[in-house]
Amino acid sequence: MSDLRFLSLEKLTLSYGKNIAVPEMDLDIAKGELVALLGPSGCGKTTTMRAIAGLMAPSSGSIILDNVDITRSPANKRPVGLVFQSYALFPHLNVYENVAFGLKLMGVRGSLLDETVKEGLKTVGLSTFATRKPAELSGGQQQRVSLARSMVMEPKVLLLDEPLSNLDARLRLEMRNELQRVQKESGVTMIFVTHDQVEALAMADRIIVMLDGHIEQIGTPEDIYNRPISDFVADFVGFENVFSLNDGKLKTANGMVALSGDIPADAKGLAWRPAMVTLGDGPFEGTIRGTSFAGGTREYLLETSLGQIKAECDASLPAHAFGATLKFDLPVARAASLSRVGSL
Ligand SMILES: Nc1ncnc2c1ncn2[C@@H]1O[C@H](COP(=O)(O)OP(=O)(O)OP(=O)(O)O)[C@@H](O)[C@H]1O
Repeated sequence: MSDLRFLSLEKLTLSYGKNIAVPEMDLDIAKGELVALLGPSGCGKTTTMRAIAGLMAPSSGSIILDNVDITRSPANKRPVGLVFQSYALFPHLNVYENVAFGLKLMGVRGSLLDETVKEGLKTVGLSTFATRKPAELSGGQQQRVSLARSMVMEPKVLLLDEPLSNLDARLRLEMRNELQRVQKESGVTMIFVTHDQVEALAMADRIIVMLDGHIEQIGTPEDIYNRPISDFVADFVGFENVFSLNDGKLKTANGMVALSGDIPADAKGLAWRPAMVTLGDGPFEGTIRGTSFAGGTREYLLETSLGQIKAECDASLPAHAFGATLKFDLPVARAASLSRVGSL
């Protein structure tokens, strides 16, 4: 075993009756990694987590954790923790008792129990909240209790299913940092599910992008953000102008269009973020059909012979009027080169 294959899914197939939700997934997760499972609704994120947690039996394949085959181990015998989006705290128990609950079930008693619970509360910054009931806590604090409750069990892997989705925007940012801090300080291997690319990019060491039950791309946030390999990933992470290539030409709504610049030989498509489109100059022309101001930038929706193009420029530049015509370019040198297209 190497620490790079601390958790391995080997040809894991997960089905609901006759419907295969995840076919033959292979995945290796390293010890101490913070990994995001990212993808749209229905792509199989929760199903994968449930299988790792032991809440559903795979139809075939194996799950290996720290050199032990846990494929058929019952959920309560797996060294795997689970934090849900609904915090699932016991309302009648206070914070201390909620965190102590699982430890007590394991037979931990006395000063060891007390020290472990206090340490868990300290880890998530809730030492002074021990005697409060869940109803007397904010959503973020309840999520921290839920995290502490899992962490004190010292799981080898901690799974978090949409951990931040019930929190408002400000708390979500706070909890992002908090989760990252707890993960880095404890070194526990964590996998969290999200459909929010910003959250995945901000928190994860590595992102697994899923689509229709399979892994579309695995990479660091930088890889995924800057070097999406497919039209689906490009679109998902904000490349709003995505095109297939045919014979080195862009396939557009109005036929094939040649671009100047060297297109990589193996590229099957090209994609540009709005900010990568050159505005005010270039061989193409578009009519402004929408503008939106986003603080530092202003985005234009252009109707063009290539179809709709989204372009962005510095908001400090004078605004162009709705209906005005603008020249633009799609510079090949700035585009992300896609090695797979067809999923959009
Ligand atoms: N209990 C179930 N019975 C039958 N099919 C299911 C069941 N749960 C999920 N599925 C199907 O399995 C596939 C994967 O679902 P899953 O819940 O894993 O997706 P997800 O990526 O977690 O989505 P979401 O972000 O909406 O939670 C979907 O096609 C879904 O319809």
